[in-house]
Amino acid sequence: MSLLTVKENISMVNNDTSVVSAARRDEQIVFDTKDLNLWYGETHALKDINLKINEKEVTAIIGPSGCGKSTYLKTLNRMVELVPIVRTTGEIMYKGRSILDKSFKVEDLRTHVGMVFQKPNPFPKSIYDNIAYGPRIHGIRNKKVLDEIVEKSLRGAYIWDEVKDRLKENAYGLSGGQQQRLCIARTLAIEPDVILMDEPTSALDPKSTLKIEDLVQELKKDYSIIIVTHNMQQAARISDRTAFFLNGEVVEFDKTDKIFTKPEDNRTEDYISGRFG
Ligand SMILES: Nc1ncnc2c1ncn2[C@@H]1O[C@H](COP(=O)(O)OP(=O)(O)OP(=O)(O)O)[C@@H](O)[C@H]1O
Repeated sequence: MSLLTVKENISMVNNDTSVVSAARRDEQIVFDTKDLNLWYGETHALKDINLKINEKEVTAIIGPSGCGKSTYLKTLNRMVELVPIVRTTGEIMYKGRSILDKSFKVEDLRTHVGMVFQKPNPFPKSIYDNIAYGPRIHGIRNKKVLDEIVEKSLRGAYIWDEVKDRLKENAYGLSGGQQQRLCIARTLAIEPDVILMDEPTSALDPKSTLKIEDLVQELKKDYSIIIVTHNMQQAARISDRTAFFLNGEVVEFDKTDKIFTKPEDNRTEDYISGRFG
């Protein structure tokens, strides 16, 4: 059912509370993954994935090495297509639109879905130009508008005060933790709905890690965040829901409190208590 149809239904059948509440539930889902399978050549990396990701929540994806976490994340902005041997079946709906359908232009998708990687990867440019890069590609040339976007994005990523007097300096001169917040600011500059984060703190020291974790908590007020992490304390600290992946399957997906206190599946319990992985 498309979002428009959902909204129409709300106004048409607002005397039927069950339909209204079902429609409201649908509106809160940003990604709806249905029976997703993915192969790299012969390797069956994702198996029958069914996940509904809520808007404006932090969703953590945990699981042992090689279980398909990054692959799943990279299907959500279609980065996985860069691997020529990839084949997928099933469906991923982004707010009611099928993203695997080639009529959904990948450039369009990536204006809605930004990504932050494991290692900070600023461009070899000034701090200012790193942030202005995306907006310029989208045709924004007005200096005043760009200045505003740069400041807003850097403030949004809690790094403005540290860099406001050195915007023309090369981004490589920043510390690792600052570079990662700069990369988050660069993502914010394109005003996405969703931010994908692939182990964003694994290359950072504990202090920078905490800053990013605090930032994620702030960002979820405005964005839907999906974060792959090996750090279970981190998943427990910052996420609302957690999906536990194992051998390409989702073993369990639930509220984070539940996953970490009363998991349904023994394999989840074994993993979070450190018995494997
Ligand atoms: N480009 C690729 N070509 C072929 N196989 C791949 C490719 N990328 C990943 N795979 C395989 O797909 C499976 C899932 O890998 P993926 O990187 O998604 O796991 P992961 O859970 O993110 O692992 P890690 O925690 O180590 O990063 C693995 O068997 C991996 O070897």
